[in-house]
Amino acid sequence: MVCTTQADAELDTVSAGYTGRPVLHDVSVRFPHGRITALVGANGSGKSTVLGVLAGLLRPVAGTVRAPRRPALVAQHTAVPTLLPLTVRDTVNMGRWAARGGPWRRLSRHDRDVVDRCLSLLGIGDLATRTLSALSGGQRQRTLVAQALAQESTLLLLDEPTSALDTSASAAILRALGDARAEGTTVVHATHDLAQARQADHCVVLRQGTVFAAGSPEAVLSPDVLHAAWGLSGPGEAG
Ligand SMILES: Nc1ncnc2c1ncn2[C@@H]1O[C@H](COP(=O)(O)OP(=O)(O)OP(=O)(O)O)[C@@H](O)[C@H]1O
Repeated sequence: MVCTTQADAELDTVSAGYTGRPVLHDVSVRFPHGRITALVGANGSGKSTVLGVLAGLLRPVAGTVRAPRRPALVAQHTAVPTLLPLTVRDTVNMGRWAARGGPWRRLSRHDRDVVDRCLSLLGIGDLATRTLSALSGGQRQRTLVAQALAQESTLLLLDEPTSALDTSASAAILRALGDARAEGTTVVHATHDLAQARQADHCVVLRQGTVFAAGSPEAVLSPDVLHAAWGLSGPGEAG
């Protein structure tokens, strides 16, 4: 992966997938620096795969990825094991370890301040001593977002971060993403919530592993595009 700073994250003619299952086909797309991009598309269209490629977890079989080093990724909450005997604070502390490149140094005063701020931003300060296994799905999800924010990465990737959350928890996460953007972080989140996607600065619509549309939410989330992107008809044919 090539490291760039103060630049858009970008996939350039990327093809990627899993053993025996190609998913992304020749995908070229930009994620504007310091902006929030919503990634939308039907189930299986490739949103998580795009995030995995941007995060450096999936190596493309072709093409180039340009993204900052050490992006922070919040996976779908169902993908996270809860049997580890970690507290909420331990989990968010791990975000600081990631930021510092390893767990071998004691957390500094600054690290602890960052962790406290992230716990507070997500409204989970009172849960700090609870273990992950004793949390609801939504509380766990907020913890994982707090962990990602604690990394202070310049690229924040989130896979359906509000899917299990009530309205106020969703609002807390969206506020936190807005704060991250205000600090210059590039945010990319996959979502099925079109109202949330409309609040983003930029929107990318995937269809069957290709970029179907990209641009401002107003331009991209038109009824025609949505109709076509969900496979009901081809571009320009929906009506
Ligand atoms: N680990 C894996 N191994 C093999 N195939 C996978 C794996 N993960 C996903 N796939 C397949 O890759 C394709 C794209 O999946 P992906 O998770 O990227 O889609 P998505 O748009 O995020 O879907 P959803 O909205 O359901 O979360 C699907 O056909 C899926 O079955």
